[in-house]
Amino acid sequence: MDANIVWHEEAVTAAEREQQNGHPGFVLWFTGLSGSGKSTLANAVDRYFHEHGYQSYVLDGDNVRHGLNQDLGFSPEDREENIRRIGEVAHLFVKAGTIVSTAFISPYESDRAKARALLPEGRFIEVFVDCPLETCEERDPKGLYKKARAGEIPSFTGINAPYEPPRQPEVTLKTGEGTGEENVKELVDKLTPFL
Ligand SMILES: Nc1ncnc2c1ncn2[C@@H]1O[C@H](COP(=O)(O)OS(=O)(=O)O)[C@@H](OP(=O)(O)O)[C@H]1O
Ligand SMILES: Nc1ncnc2c1ncn2[C@@H]1O[C@H](COP(=O)(O)OP(=O)(O)O)[C@@H](O)[C@H]1O
Repeated sequence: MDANIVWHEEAVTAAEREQQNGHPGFVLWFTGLSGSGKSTLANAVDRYFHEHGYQSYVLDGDNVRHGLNQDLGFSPEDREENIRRIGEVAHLFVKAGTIVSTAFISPYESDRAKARALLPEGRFIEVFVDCPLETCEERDPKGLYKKARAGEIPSFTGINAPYEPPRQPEVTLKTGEGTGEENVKELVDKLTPFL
């Protein structure tokens, strides 16, 4: 960073915003394979928050890659930069007093740890969307696994690019069985201490 860039103190503090909103801001960091259910669950829990009067928003991998991160691909370096930017944006949302759900594969433990490190203790809740690769591949909602198996996508997570599962996520949702509704209820129950 340029040495001539000087931080300007914000007039309205995060604590004041949270007091006005009546709840804390925090990140729900969904991570998991493509097709595991990140977007479905992040949007469902966001719907729950919205209907119960919380300030909330979803940052979704596919959508953010249409705009802010449209310059990035799927090399390890680009994924790292993707997650670095999302970590920063999620941090801004938390400072604005919002509950932000991020739905990115975020395959590397080190990148998730850096995103976590930006937030105060307890404000980064890692949600492992735990679904067997075979089930994700059976679902294949966008036909991407089929393309990857056919050799048309060079570095597809789970097929020919790595996914490092979280070692100590705050929440693990098993999405290979049951319904998304059950997972959302389980998640909301686990979030009660944070709300
Ligand atoms: N090579 C490769 N590997 C994985 N995924 C791919 C790839 N190419 C395109 N897609 C589509 O991009 C979505 C993943 O983007 P993310 O930003 O979440 O990925 S990452 O966190 O940077 O790894 C992912 O969306 P989800 O299925 O919602 O996870 C895919 O639709
Ligand atoms: N328990 C579950 N949780 C979430 N999604 C599920 C579940 N069971 C089946 N699905 C289906 O799996 C697919 C997951 O897709 P999506 O949410 O886009 O995953 P991701 O964002 O991880 O790529 C959806 O078609 C969804 O309806």
